Amino acid sequence: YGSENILGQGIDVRGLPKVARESLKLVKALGQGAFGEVYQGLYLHCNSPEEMPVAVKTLPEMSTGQAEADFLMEAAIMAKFSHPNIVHLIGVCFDRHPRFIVLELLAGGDLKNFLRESRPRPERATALTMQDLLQSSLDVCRGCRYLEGSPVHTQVLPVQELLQSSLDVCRGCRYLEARRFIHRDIAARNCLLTSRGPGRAVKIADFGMARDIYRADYYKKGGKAMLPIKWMPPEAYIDGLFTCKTDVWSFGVLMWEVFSLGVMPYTGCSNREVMEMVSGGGRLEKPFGCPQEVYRLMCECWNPSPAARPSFTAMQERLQRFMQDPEILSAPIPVVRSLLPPA
Ligand SMILES: CN1CCN(c2ccc(C(=O)Nc3n[nH]c4c3C=[N+](C(=O)[C@H](O)c3ccccc3)C4)cc2)CC1
Repeated sequence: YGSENILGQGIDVRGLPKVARESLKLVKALGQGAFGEVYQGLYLHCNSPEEMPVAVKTLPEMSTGQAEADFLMEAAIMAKFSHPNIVHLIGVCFDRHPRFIVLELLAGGDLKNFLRESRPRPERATALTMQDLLQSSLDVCRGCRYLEGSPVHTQVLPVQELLQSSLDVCRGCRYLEARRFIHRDIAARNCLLTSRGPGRAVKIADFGMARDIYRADYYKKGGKAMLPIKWMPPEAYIDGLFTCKTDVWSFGVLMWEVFSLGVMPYTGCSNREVMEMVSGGGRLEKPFGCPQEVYRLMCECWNPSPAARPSFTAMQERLQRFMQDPEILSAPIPVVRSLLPPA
């Protein structure tokens, strides 16, 4: 495919913006990424006097070829997107080890932990309002709408991967015919906040699942055990059918996470129990204090028929209307014993 690449994985690195290693300074660890450390850093951009705060994902030097190709593919996927609710890729440093992916810094941390840590405490009523919860949902909805509208990349899957098995070829073709980018792992844990304050914005910041499918090697990583079953619709875990309506179902679960302030969906249930209950028609209950209209929207995302689920465009309009509705905005965020901060 004529693309220079690393490790013969056929991933085209030419299109990726480069960052000069000497213009990067790693300041402190932000958390353990799927590959290696994620650091907060400073990037001295060539044509600007001040240093830009960035996040730097690192690939450990002793990584396998697979991990290296995964790392590269995730950067290649993020490089394709440009949207205020999707984490921005600044560039890559692949000239030598350790390899870096430089991303915009989102200083508020992930959405799930933010919700859990913002729960009302006896001494402090929650800092969050219904508007905050609606705005967070709307931010992710806008990011998903952009992805739904993005044609799947023209990049051809490396031949050897596609020929890996007829199943992969079928999946690869169906994926490409879908002509739309499917994220496959929309969940609060994969979203990051620009800050924790009132002006915060939420961005989709992890593309690991889409990357694994795109490289047709997710089953090597433990297959079903690795799948986010609690965020998946029945047609996905029963028939392996993924469309943009898969992300709509997951977005409904993300809204449930938001309005329950970070509770684990189907608390205490195993993946097997969730699959049986949900394919039998069971659904998550309305979070305590969640307005009826908001819960109705979540339930529409969980329609057993994918085509009957709302589009992200339609959901964006409804969420925007909810944000104009005094009845909904004035609903209090309840202090619930089970929602009190984790011990
Ligand atoms: C009270 N404090 C508040 C501040 N807090 C943090 C905790 C973590 C972060 C953090 O990782 N920020 C990131 N900015 N950009 C990227 C990040 C991660 N990225 C990645 O690509 C990571 O792989 C990723 C992606 C999605 C979700 C999590 C991690 C790209 C920032 C603040 C800790 C608790």
